[in-house]
Amino acid sequence: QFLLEKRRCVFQVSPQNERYLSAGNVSGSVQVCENTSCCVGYFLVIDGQPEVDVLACDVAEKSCPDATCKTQTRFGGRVIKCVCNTDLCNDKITWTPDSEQPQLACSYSVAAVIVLVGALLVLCFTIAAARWRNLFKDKTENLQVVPHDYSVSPLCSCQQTTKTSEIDLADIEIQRILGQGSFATVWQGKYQESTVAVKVFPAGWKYKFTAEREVYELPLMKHAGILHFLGTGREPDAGSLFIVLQFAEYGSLHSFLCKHTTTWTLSLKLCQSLSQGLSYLHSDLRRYDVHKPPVAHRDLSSSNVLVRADGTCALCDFGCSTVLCSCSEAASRHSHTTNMKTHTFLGTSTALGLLLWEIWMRCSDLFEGSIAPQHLLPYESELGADVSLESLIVFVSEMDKRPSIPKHWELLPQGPALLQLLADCWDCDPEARLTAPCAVDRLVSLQSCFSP
Ligand SMILES: Nc1ncnc2c1ncn2[C@@H]1O[C@H](COP(=O)(O)OP(=O)(O)OP(=O)(O)O)[C@@H](O)[C@H]1O
Repeated sequence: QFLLEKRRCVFQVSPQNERYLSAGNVSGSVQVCENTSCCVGYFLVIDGQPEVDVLACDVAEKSCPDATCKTQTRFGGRVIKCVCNTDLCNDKITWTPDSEQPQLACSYSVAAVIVLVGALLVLCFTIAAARWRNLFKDKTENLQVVPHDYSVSPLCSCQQTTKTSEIDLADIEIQRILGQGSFATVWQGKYQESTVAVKVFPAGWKYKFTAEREVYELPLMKHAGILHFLGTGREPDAGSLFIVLQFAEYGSLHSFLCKHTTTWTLSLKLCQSLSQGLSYLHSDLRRYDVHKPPVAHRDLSSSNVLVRADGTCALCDFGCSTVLCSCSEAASRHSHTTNMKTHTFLGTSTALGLLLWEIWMRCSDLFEGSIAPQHLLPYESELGADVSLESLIVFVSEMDKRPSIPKHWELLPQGPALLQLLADCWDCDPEARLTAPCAVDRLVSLQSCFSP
């Protein structure tokens, strides 16, 4: 009798969080869980205080050993999550702003604390040493996310690269700083009569330089949606390494959208060129004996997309990308295509959806009668501006969050198709999400149906 009783959880979700509705029958503020005995609570920390965001039966968590709702912080302390396994346990949390760093209990002896700290230091040192060895050996960090039949570039004997000649720094006239990323400084310069961008990596970030160069040097990488690569070189004195790239007049998509609103036509141009670039990056191409393997960007955000003077987007910043290269027989490679897609491109459709949303939120034609709102990153108001793409994807898929869409879009002629496209990009079922080539097709039909 006891085993057949279903878990009851406190229920409170915003109307957008449909995913939690399907976890069980709701009656008032109580949900009777269908397939889980775990309750979950998500709280946003606002002005230092937790405010309920989601209380429901847990659709993701399979194990919840605690009877009371034990808190863990996420997203740099901006979100609190708790899971528990007793009826109506999920709205009671004990949390203080510093509870994520529990103090050692007073009953520990000083000696025990010293031994513990010492052991932790040795462990950290060993991990750090191993990590540095790996980083400088061959950046194998990406291997974890790649399905077993696919390997990251250096280990993949079948991978070809297009050898480009070294560029001498003396041939470039360096002009001004364009941007400062986490690993490199990007300068504007003149090279062979053209304006170029020169991305300079300090000697210590060689592995980042190598990772990015390897993607640009893959065969058949010339495509309008991918930033044009001109070559690489080394600064003789400082030992810095640099990559010479096409110059994008408007800089990053993020800074473009902060400064400019767009028309419907321009927004479509941005969206189409972006999804075409992504679709090409993901493609597995063979032309005669030349092979371009699929590449997963893995750091797709409006800071890593550039805008050219003609209003088209180009993908850049491939330092975190994974080159998926099968070294086995073609037949076996084929059988792993779905596996590869779901593992490595899982977040990409969501990231693409978020980018399309960012672009359309700055389209004046979608806000007729009023002005387009200031540019905001998706969830910037909830998570801050410096949130990582990984956290964003967890926020979307685990917490079932979606950026808010202006109500009046439903009434616009292009509204239903546009809303469907966004919903399909960030579908809560990863398998159902739109691939980049399908997004390209949808955008083409949006253009043919709804152009002035
Ligand atoms: N080809 C270019 N044309 C114009 N501006 C550019 C170009 N490349 C980079 N920038 C500017 O420099 C900034 C940093 O570049 P990039 O993202 O490649 O560096 P990073 O160190 O890899 O950054 P991240 O912190 O994203 O890893 C971009 O956001 C953009 O503003």
